[in-house]
Amino acid sequence: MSTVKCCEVSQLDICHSFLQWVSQETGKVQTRIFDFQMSRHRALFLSLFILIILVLLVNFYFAFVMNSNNNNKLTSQPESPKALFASNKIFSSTSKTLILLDSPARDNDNDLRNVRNASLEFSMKIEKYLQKISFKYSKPSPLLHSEINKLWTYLQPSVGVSTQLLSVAKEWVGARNIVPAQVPLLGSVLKTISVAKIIKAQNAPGGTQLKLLITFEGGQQALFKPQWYKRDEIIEGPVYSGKDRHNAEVAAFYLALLLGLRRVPITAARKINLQTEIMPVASKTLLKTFIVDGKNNTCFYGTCHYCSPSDAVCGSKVWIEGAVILMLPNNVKLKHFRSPWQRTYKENKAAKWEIDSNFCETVKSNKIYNLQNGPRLLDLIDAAVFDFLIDNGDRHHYEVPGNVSGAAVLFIDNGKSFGHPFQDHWDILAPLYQCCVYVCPSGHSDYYREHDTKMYITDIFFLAFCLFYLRLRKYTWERLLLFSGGTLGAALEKLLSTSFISPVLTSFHLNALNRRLRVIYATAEFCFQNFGIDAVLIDDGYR
Ligand SMILES: Nc1ncnc2c1ncn2[C@@H]1O[C@H](COP(=O)(O)OP(=O)(O)OP(=O)(O)O)[C@@H](O)[C@H]1O
Ligand SMILES: [Mn+2]
Repeated sequence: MSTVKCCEVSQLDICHSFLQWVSQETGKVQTRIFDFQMSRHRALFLSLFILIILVLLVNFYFAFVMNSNNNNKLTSQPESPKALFASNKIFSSTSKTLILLDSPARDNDNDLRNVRNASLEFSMKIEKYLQKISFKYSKPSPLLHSEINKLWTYLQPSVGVSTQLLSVAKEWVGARNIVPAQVPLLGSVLKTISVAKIIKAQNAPGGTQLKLLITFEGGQQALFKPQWYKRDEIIEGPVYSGKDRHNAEVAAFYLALLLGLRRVPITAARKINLQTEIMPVASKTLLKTFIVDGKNNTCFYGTCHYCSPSDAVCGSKVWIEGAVILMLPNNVKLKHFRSPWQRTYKENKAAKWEIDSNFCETVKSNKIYNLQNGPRLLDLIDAAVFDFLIDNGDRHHYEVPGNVSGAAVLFIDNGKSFGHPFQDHWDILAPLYQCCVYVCPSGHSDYYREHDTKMYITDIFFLAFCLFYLRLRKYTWERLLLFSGGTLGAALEKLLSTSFISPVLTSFHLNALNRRLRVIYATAEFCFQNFGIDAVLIDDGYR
């Protein structure tokens, strides 16, 4: 108003141009302020937009990687333990491959915690992959023949029998292998074990089963596990049923050679004359347990947890077949560990690993199983693969050479293997499938994996963290691939033909190996397709 007044009073033109100038300047200032505000907002919007695009891109990328195979979407709804169990019953009876559960179905809800859900859940997922791998993995490897021929040559005695060879074999034992990869003297060592003079026989200390500790001329010691069963006898009941199978100990040694897991003590088959080779050199306590049965067969029952006069093992007249397992040298002090995947050995009580799918997390929280601290967890996964093939569900403890870094889990005691050629216990593979899954501390990332396909932004961060977990040793995997196309049984048969108690396994057991290997392939596929092969396979520098 004052400006208008000014204009009315005098110098209208000046006043007018002054007014014009003022309004122009004000406009300019306003425009500048407006421009400045606009550019700030624009920048803000732009950065927000870029951020969202970035997040979406990363999100899509992970969702794509994690979910690359839409056909393999996992169960969309969580199922109650009861439902899972019921479906398994149908599934077991319709499937060619049996999944055995130690625990029977129960109506009482209070007992549901004892149903082996964790193993069951995985088994059902793996079954889907099993159906799809019929063509994949069906081609025999071109490398197979040369590998079998090489091992077969090693198994031929190349020099004469001598107990000095047993001292040579002692030198083979290292932190990670009991037998080296190149081992031309192996056949001669095995031959020596099968014929060397026994100078002492006693009850073997340790363990619960009947076995003898024998000493050869020259001082080398070995365990003798006698034959209890005929080759074609089928052991019914839970996976750990029955007595030790001597042929299983022999077969496990040869299979370990094939798989490059040379961690089984050197084992040869031997027929022993109880009256001339054992009784004259037996300790007093052992000798007391020798008897002759009604058919004039020489028998003995020894002293051990399960030993009793009513349960003696008998030869055919004086001859008894058995597995001779060379003792590791005295300087190898074994360290004894309880297996995290130990069974309860009670049908109505499940172990934690049988009910908790996240069990591997619990295992990894123990520092000896941390991948950064050494090969132990991957060794247990190797053991699971090996045990699944031989159907050994009895690895309640394991041993490693002490005082050496990076020492391997040894596969000592394979006596409870090869019990039932028509059953597969998928839960023996638990260390493999429980430790390769995407299980993260947040829990809800796991929920994504279990229940559907949606991916949450927060998952990206957890995923990045979780990717450091999963694993199967690359070397083991490559070795398993050598036997694609159903060739494992025949390969083992060829090596076992060199044994002194051939045939060591019936064709049913040999065929079971091919079937079980397919389950391992399917389990690995389950891991690969969920996380990508590079995330699952690991070269930790050990083999
Ligand atoms: N080749 C070997 N070299 C050194 N020690 C061995 C060898 N074989 C077995 N042992 C030792 O003897 C123990 C008993 O052997 P093994 O496990 O074969 O017997 P077992 O009666 O079947 O045992 P368990 O009842 O615990 O299953 C092993 O835990 C190990 O400490
Ligand atoms: Mn045992």
